[in-house]
Amino acid sequence: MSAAEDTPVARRLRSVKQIIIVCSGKGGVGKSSVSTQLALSLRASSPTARVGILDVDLTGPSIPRMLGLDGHPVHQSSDGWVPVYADGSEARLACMSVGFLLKKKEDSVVWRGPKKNAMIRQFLSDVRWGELDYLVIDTPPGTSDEHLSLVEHMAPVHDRLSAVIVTTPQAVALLDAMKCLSFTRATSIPVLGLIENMSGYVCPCCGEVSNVFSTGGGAEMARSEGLTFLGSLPVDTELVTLLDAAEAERPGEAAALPEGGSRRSFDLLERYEKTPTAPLFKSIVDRILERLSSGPHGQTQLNQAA
Ligand SMILES: Nc1ncnc2c1ncn2[C@@H]1O[C@H](COP(=O)(O)OP(=O)(O)OP(=O)(O)O)[C@@H](O)[C@H]1O
Ligand code: SF4
Repeated sequence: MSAAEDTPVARRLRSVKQIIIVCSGKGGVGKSSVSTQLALSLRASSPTARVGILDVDLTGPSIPRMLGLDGHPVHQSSDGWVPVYADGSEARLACMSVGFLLKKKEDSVVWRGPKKNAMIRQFLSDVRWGELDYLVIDTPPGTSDEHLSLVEHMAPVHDRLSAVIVTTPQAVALLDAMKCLSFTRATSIPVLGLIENMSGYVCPCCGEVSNVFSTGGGAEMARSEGLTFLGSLPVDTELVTLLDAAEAERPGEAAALPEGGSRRSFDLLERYEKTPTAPLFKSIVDRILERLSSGPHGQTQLNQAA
């Protein structure tokens, strides 16, 4: 590593094998849900997989809620911030978000670019992730200050960086996804593929799929842009119930947990694996692992989490 590459971020992320940025051109398309599902599915891909999820959606952090970690305190150790573990003592699903630093979850972050940039640098250089097979990064919608800061600070680890683009089938979302694609091209971040979310609605009674919006736009965009189409995810009411049902920690319970551990333990992963979307997401993750192993950067050993 040259002196220029030996930055605090490079040193901190030295033991992280793969960094996957999840982005979308448009807000509300389900990017945070997809980031959460990606982290859970990667964690489920092998009993020994170690996964981190970093939420840099500074103005709308939703990962703590989706992982049932709302209101969890972040501990500062002599070696940096300790991430919050969504799987308790297993400590193989680590999370960090600005949401943990807000006094109340309703509080919002109203910061200018330089302060956001400093926060992102601190997230990348100060969190004690330890060894990770995958670090998933949830970003704000569009291509904002946060994206530019991420790319700038992660320049020394660029060879381990890739992106997943999330869209919905509507034309306006696809148009915005194209802007996101332009950003990844301008910054030379390899795109692992595109996911079309909220693609049809599966009736919980009879399983009939209704295409509320048009469908297939994501696959068509992937084809015309030479991207891998990773798959479609329907509107899944069970998933919403799971991810939107933030459960407050019971008083006194945190004290019985290991440092950074959460009450939900592996209950979350087990419940996630029972949702209708989980098997579909497993196929998406299989494609992602295949892409990583054949390598946008020529990596070979990256899906060997087991
Ligand atoms: N496949 C899905 N089925 C059902 N609901 C979904 C699905 N994907 C996302 N949602 C729901 O849609 C809402 C918005 O999702 P999410 O917060 O993930 O979007 P986002 O793109 O990250 O939003 P933002 O632009 O605010 O960052 C959430 O309530 C989430 O539970
Ligand atoms: S798809 Fe069939 S079962 Fe489902 S809500 Fe519609 S009519 Fe009822």
